Amino acid sequence: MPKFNFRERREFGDQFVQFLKDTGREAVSSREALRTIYNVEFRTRNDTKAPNFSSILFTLGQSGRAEVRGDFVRFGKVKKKVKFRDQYWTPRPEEPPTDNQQAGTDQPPHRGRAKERAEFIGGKHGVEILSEHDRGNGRIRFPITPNEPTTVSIWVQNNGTEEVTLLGYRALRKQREITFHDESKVTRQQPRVLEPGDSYSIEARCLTQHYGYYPVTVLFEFTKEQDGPFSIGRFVAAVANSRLAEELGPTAPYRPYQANLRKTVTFITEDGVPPDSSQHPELKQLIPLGFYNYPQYLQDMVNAERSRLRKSLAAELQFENYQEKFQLLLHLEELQMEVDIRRYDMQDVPMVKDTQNKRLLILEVPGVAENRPSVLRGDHLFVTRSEQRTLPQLIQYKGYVHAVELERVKLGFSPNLLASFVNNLKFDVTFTFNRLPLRVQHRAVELAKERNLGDILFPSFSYRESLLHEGGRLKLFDRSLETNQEQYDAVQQIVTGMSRPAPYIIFGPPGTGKTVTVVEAIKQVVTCIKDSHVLACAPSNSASDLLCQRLLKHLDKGSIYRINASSRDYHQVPEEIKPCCNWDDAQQCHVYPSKEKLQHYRVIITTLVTAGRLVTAQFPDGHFSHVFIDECGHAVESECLVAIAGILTPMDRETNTNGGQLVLAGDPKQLGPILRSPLAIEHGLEVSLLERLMKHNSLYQKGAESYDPQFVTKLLRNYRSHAALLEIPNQKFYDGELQECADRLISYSYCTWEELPTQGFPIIFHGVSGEDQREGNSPSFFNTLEVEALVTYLKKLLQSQGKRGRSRISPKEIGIISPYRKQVEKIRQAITKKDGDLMKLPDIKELKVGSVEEFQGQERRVLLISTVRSCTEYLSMDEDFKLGFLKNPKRFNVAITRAKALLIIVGNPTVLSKDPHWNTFLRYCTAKGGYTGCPYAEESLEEDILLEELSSLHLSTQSAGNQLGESHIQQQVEPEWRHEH
Ligand SMILES: Nc1ncnc2c1ncn2[C@@H]1O[C@H](COP(=O)(O)OP(=O)(O)OP(=O)(O)O)[C@@H](O)[C@H]1O
Repeated sequence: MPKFNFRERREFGDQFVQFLKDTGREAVSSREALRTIYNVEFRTRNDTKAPNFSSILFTLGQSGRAEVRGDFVRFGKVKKKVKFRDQYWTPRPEEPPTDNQQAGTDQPPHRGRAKERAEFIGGKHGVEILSEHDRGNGRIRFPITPNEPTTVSIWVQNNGTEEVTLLGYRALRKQREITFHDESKVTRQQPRVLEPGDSYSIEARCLTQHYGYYPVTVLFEFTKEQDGPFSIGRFVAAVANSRLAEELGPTAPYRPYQANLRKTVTFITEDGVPPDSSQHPELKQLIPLGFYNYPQYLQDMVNAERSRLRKSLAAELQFENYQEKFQLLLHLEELQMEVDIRRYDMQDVPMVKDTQNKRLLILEVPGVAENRPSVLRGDHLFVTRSEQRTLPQLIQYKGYVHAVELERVKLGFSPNLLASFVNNLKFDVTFTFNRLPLRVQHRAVELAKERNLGDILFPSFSYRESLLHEGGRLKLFDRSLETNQEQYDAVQQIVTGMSRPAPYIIFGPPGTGKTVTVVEAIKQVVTCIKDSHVLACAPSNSASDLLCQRLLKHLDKGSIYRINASSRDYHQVPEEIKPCCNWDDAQQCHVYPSKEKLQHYRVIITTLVTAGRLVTAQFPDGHFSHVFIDECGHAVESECLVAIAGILTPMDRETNTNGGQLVLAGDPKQLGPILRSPLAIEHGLEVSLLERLMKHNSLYQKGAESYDPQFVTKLLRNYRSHAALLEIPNQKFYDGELQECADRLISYSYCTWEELPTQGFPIIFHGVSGEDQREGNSPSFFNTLEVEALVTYLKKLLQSQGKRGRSRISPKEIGIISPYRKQVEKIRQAITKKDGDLMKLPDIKELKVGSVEEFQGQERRVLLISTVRSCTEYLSMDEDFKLGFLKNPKRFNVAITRAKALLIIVGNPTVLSKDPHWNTFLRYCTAKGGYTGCPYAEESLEEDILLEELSSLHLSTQSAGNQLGESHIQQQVEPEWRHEH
């Protein structure tokens, strides 16, 4: 039987539809009738082999050429339905269903695994394993209390008609807390015969000092006269939960959201009313901004032709394929964004009229305050009436966001909807994302080619021409930089412009003064280079504001202009920079002054995406002589390019002698860009411009001794943390070159804290044998026992104030990082709503709890990390994907480098030790006496034995997130929506 690929099946499908038309039967809509026509007439009409009916129907459905609902099939003029495929989900699209499977119903991806498990736990030859604590699916789970011995019985019962022999039972992994006992001490040498109807009791005894979750997989082994040996497995777990952990437990059983992803979306839309846009902007739009929609075939390729797609992505990035490659990667990213945004959709939510403005409706959106989903003024969403959900045709009302207030948004809908609206009418809500950031990136890569930016993006030389007289020494505004030779040299190099047309790079570990150096260099450029005009950018508003704040210290207010996107909430702009922002009090909105006015400013500061507005305005060639990008490692290359292509003209000895200087600052070892598409990540979109240059361009490589100071400066003095906190990141990421230069009054302030396992070593690694759980339809994990441990430390920190000469620590000096959104939510709940002592503290809300991403660039005197993932049953099978994004070295680096004086990690040492970075850190803490909590000893031999055991049972030991139906949310990140323009 020949195998047909997607395209061939689609062609056969098209031919069949044509065949129906030609024979006057295009109106036939019964699947069975169509199957008969296909098999009896179409398939046999010539000698050509054709695919089976179900597979062509499936393929036509996938390609949007047919709609299949139960027995009903519609070809041709079906209203277009779009099916977005999660790029993390691989349903073996090249294998369509066989004739007896239902076309269009995708098979769950982990059938094989479920079968394996059923085999492992299933009763055999009439033998069953029973317990009063049976939780189904092979699980036996019972509660315990620390320091109180507990015994539960497990019964081996022979319900068969013949005798069987119990040869023994054993735990597949050693567990200190649970031991098993039986009266006859059954072993292979001393087996126990079970007659039909017999049952035999085995006791599980548990004693522990700590709260925790103690799982053990037990194998019961038997033999039977004619059938030979067989075994039955059980997953036994003892759970000691605190009251807080119980209270924070799952509120609803976990229902994976994966199935919903395949929901179809209709596009019959009634437009709404957008907010007033900022009057008539003076800044003319001269370079058009296209839409850059992805071509439809790309979606088909993601769905069904991944290998072909991978081939076209495999080419190495060069200037020649720059535009083509980036545009494809950006399209893939957008396709995954379309999938991911669906998880925020809401059903049956009421809206009410805005009492202040009757033309607006108010919708509560929990999570909007933290950009999940991201909703900004000017964005839109769609709503449909909940009661009409089952109708074949639905009207979607497009609602424009007029305002975002905490957890609610005010929306402008069509007058039609308002006319029939009554308060609390219920709607289903579909969110969308703003395409502007994608569009400006598409245009930027196009312009890169048009403007011939090869010498900036793929630099290979420098003209070595200086803009300053030789020998002159700069007079720095920030004198502290004079004590740091690298910082001083970097400023000097940038001002002389000797790297041009190649960019200049400042990189270095956290807290080494990169931003300070960038700011000083900008001030010097403005002071020393006549007619210079600087564009200073960063990926986020907060980092751009920081540049502005620091520049204002020495530069004249009138020479600096901070341009905010019109969607930015003015209340979030720091007071001190408001005087140089583009806010117009009279119009009550951000404005874009004319190009002529903007040309007067020496420094313009924007986010990278908003720099696209300047590109649209088309400034004269060479107007901007310098572009500085801070936190460059955190942006996608095409995002950085928005602030370069159409802004900066490469240096030219005749036409652009004083300009063309690009300066990039960042740390390639800290978090890279936030991305969603695994295909785009796999093919390079995650590599920032800074990282690409440093990894692949010879000008930026380390020589025998050091980097070439003409192109790159590495900053090495850390002004943030205690030396003990820097030790591992220094070893792992910074070649041991990082030097401790922090103010010891702060960095040593917790060295004598009474809770430290070892005085003088300000790190606590607190082992918790917890359980990771999920609830409702959220794919995110949480671990309530880790919350319990965190709360205990927080109380000690916030209540043991002023002892041993330490000054009182306030909640805002403490941060808690957890990689999982659900855990962040549970920790917040515990602190602000559940724990009586903590919630009483007046300023407890200032204690920041967030993801690693939210802490990038931030620091706290005390930092706690909850790693969440813990052991479950098949440990060895799961561990690869279980660690998920904790395994990402950049995330590890950012997480452990935020603390100034004290770092507390709460996590499962067995799980963490599986990752080389965490393992090194764990060993380091253990060696220095910083480990406490649940007993932990490294396993190695035992692990190998376990793997052998499992393979002898024919249970696959390969981990495969996708096979297990895990979504990327666990494997990668739970990325926030980039919401700043
Ligand atoms: N030469 C110096 N002398 C004293 N303090 C300094 C010096 N350089 C920087 N600092 C201080 O170190 C702190 C960190 O500086 P900065 O924010 O510029 O670091 P960074 O490298 O950009 O950090 P991150 O990677 O976390 O963004 C600031 O408080 C800054 O004032």
